[in-house]
Amino acid sequence: MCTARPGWATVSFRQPLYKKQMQNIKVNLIDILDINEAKQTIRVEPLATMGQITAFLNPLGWTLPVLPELDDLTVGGLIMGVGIETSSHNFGLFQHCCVAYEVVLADGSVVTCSKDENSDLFYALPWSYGTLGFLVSATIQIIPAKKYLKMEYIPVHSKKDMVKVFADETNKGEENMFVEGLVYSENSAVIMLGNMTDTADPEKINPIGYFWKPWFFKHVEEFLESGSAVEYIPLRHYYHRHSRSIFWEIQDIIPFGNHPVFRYLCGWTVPPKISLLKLTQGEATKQLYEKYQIIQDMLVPMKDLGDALKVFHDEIEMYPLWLCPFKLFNLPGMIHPQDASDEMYVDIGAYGAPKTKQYEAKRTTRKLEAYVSRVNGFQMLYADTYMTREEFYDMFDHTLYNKMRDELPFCKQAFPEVYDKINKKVRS
Ligand SMILES: Cc1cc2nc3c(=O)[nH]c(=O)nc-3n(C[C@H](O)[C@H](O)[C@H](O)COP(=O)(O)OP(=O)(O)OC[C@H]3O[C@@H](n4cnc5c(N)ncnc54)[C@H](O)[C@@H]3O)c2cc1C
Ligand SMILES: NC(=O)C1=CN([C@@H]2O[C@H](COP(=O)(O)OP(=O)(O)OC[C@H]3O[C@@H](n4cnc5c(N)ncnc54)[C@H](OP(=O)(O)O)[C@@H]3O)[C@@H](O)[C@H]2O)C=CC1
Ligand SMILES: CC(C)=CCC[C@@H](C)[C@H]1CC[C@@]2(C)C3=C(CC[C@]12C)[C@@]1(C)CC[C@H](O)C(C)(C)[C@@H]1CC3
Repeated sequence: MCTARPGWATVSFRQPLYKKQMQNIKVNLIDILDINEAKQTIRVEPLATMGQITAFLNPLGWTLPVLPELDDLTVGGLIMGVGIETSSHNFGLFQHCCVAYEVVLADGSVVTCSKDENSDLFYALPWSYGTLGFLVSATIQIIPAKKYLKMEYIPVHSKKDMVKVFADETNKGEENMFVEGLVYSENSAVIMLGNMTDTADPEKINPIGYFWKPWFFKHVEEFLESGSAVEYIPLRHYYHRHSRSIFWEIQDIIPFGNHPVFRYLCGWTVPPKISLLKLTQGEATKQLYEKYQIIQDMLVPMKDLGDALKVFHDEIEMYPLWLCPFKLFNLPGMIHPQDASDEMYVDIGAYGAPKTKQYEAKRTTRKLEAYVSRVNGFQMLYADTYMTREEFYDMFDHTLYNKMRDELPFCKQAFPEVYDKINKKVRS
């Protein structure tokens, strides 16, 4: 069994072919159920999207601690897969902000789990890609929101500074609520530090989300020339800062999209919905993307960041790269740190056309995967993975997951293994 959500609707790179072979179960649950301000939690159904949740929560003065930035990402997808945002160095991944899940198991029973109740299931669900049961609701922690984000842009012009400033600012913990890096070349990057505030210098308010505003990654690039600066960004504009330019993928889809004439006249017509692009793209576009584009997020320990950037440069030489720190808590489940304590990691996101001559999708991705696995890192699985089953078991700890599959009634008969939903052969 799998959910009946059509492949084109998902914010993943490929269409899942397995949906044609498996029994499709409709889980059309789209609503925000309730908010408990005393307990600081919100209960939502799995198809509630990030855009829908910020629109609901922010006006009430609340927000999610980790709010992945593309509007169409769903709660179900982010829990059963993974969700990350620039506040993850304090709060962990999306799953770490969840307090309880309500799941329908293969035998039809409904189970609630949390860290104190059915805790094995609670820790086994993230990264299980819908192979333990169907999520029907999630209770998520909420935190107070403020009107603006005070954003400090720090340009750096050497690899050493890039790694040092990024790691140092991340390690300051709650002093920086949000930390993000955009790497523009081997030796240049802009590190961004954000903190929420209710008061702002009116001259420095920049509502970056309006359709006539430059794409966010282009705006940030300007600070490399103009030097450090501070801006106040309305909170919701910050959260969805990469939505309008789909990170930087839009420049390959609408190359003139950042031209002021286009922005002022037609800016309101973009971005195209990712689901519309997926639904309408033909076989030729699909193959071109496979051959000429890399779309990968690799999660590596912070201590290996300098080394990892070199590997990315040698293999793909593609910029901008997205840097997003996150704390990996020492908890049971598919991913955990190597030692018995929490560890700081960083997500390196590469989206675009590689510049190296030797780039070849499968060979290069396999090299990156092998490197990431060697340093006890992880690959995000919405993207193409070329790992073999054994390599996949090496990267992700299946101990708790296998235990749950043995224990839960009819689980093994009803659901495939994670690998059988994410490997390249079952996605087109
Ligand atoms: C991603 C996404 C998010 C949405 N978020 C919201 C939201 O926050 N609030 C909201 O009111 N609507 C939401 N909708 C649903 C959309 O607004 C409904 O299609 C609309 O409410 C239908 O109104 P209608 O008068 O055409 O009624 P009909 O389509 O005739 O629907 C009748 C009833 O069924 C419910 N319904 C419609 N579609 C679905 C569905 N797919 N699953 C479960 N129940 C459904 C409606 O809410 C209504 O009560 C969302 C839809 C999607 C795809
Ligand atoms: N900043 C970030 O964190 C970003 C994250 N992403 C990635 O995008 C993906 C999320 O995209 P989205 O479109 O929301 O989700 P998807 O529809 O792609 O779902 C992802 C997985 O979760 C499973 N799943 C979803 N809902 C349920 C449910 N109710 N019960 C059981 N299993 C469920 C799906 O199972 P099935 O196949 O059966 O439908 C699928 O295997 C994640 O993998 C995430 O890592 C992408 C961009 C940014
Ligand atoms: C952890 C983080 C921040 C991940 C961000 C990943 C995004 C950059 C990815 C997620 C979905 C994604 C793979 C997608 C595409 C670009 C990169 C996206 C947006 C596009 C739009 C590229 C063009 C393609 O023809 C097609 C439409 C299939 C995909 C759809 C998904």
